[in-house]
Amino acid sequence: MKVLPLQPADHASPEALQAFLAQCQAAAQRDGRERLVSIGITVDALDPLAVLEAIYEPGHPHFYAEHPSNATAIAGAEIAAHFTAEGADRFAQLQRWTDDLFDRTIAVGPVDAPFGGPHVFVAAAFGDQAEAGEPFPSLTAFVPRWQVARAGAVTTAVANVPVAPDADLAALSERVWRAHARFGAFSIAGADAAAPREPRHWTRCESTDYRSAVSAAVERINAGEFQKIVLARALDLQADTALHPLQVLDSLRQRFPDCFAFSVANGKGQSFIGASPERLGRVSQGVLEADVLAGTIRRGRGAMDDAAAGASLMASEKDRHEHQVVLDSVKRRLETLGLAVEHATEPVLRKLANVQHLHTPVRARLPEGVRLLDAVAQLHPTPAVGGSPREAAVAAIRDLEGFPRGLYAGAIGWMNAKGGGEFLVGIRSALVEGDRARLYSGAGIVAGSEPDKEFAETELKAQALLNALQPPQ
Ligand SMILES: C=C(O[C@H]1C=CC=C(C(=O)O)[C@@H]1O)C(=O)O
Repeated sequence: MKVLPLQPADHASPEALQAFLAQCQAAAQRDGRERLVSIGITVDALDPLAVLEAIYEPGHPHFYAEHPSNATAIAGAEIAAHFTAEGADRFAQLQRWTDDLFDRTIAVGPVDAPFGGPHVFVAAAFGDQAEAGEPFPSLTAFVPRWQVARAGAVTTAVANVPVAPDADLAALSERVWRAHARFGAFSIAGADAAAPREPRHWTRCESTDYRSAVSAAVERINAGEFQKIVLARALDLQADTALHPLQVLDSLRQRFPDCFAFSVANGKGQSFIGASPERLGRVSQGVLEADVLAGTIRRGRGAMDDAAAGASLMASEKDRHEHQVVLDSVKRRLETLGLAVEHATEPVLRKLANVQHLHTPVRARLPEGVRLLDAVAQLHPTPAVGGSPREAAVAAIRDLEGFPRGLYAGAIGWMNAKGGGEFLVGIRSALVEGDRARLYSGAGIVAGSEPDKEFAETELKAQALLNALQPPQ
């Protein structure tokens, strides 16, 4: 990426902007390759989710990811550059596309501020081939036309615009000018805060029998086909009023401040949203961090009961085994890339509003030439959502579960031009469209797993989403 030492705010006139775009167009004309021009500014503090909700259009693709406890949030919508891929090498294809794109990107503004420059947003489904009729391809990536992000006290707004050798510069500069004017002084009206919010009613339908699937999986584990498999349920809800995916997301982020709240919209009315506790991988300044999260128990009724539940999870041989399978696989896969993985010897308890998990954070410095997407391609799907051995378990999931996973348990994240980025695992999630939602909820199955207990665990996980689908009272 070429970064020009211009501060858009210092040359703030439509004429100056058009003159700058003309320079970018001259570069595009010299080699016949379109440029992506990324113009960032620092703006007054904004809540990116409020901005996204204020300008939400079901017909516009968007991406949103927030970690409330870390005070980071990034939103982007509409498309400046777009890519889709299928197949086992989809992350490698994405790497090539991203390299080429950033190679012909010209950026100005606070690119070194957190979330300052252009970002590529990625939604990779659980599987590498989408089934017919699925709302998202196996991998979608895009650079948005506009992006608003917050990191601590700093809010940035970025307008991205493709400049072709024959682009109409007046129209482009007008569009960027309007976007900056809008985000530079964004005003959010009070919406319908006073409107009565009746509880929603819905019909609930589940077309498969989870307990039977668990029993069948345990038999296959006992027969030696695989050691661990993660099986999910899909709960279909039809509400009596339309659901607003970003309002549901607002409830989720408030209830789960320590999780990644996310929304990916395909621009055709379907949004995949959730609050995931699991980071697949984050790279900042050449260091990779990932979460090993597996093994679950309920929260207690009162501090004593909660501590007792946590202690029994820590002591549960079945859950420790389930956790160890994930840790071993994550280490093995990262070691094939030459990473020296560091982690504590014992997991810790990670307490969320509805459940507690066994958690082992891992970190490693990336060797020269190894990048975030290499790690993502190795790690996804970890046995926290797939199974072990990976191939045998993943091959059995579709058949045992009885529905396509789509983005559930997929890899969702963002990347910048400096090699940094972050991917979360798309669990604790739902596909929302109009007045319908499909909720996904899974659990790891190992030898000795009991169908009723696994069912109860998926109920607990799904309940958080069910609560968030109700309007705030
Ligand atoms: C697959 C899910 O959770 C995974 C992540 C953490 C703990 C899990 C467990 O204990 O089974 C699952 O492996 C899900 O929530 O749908």
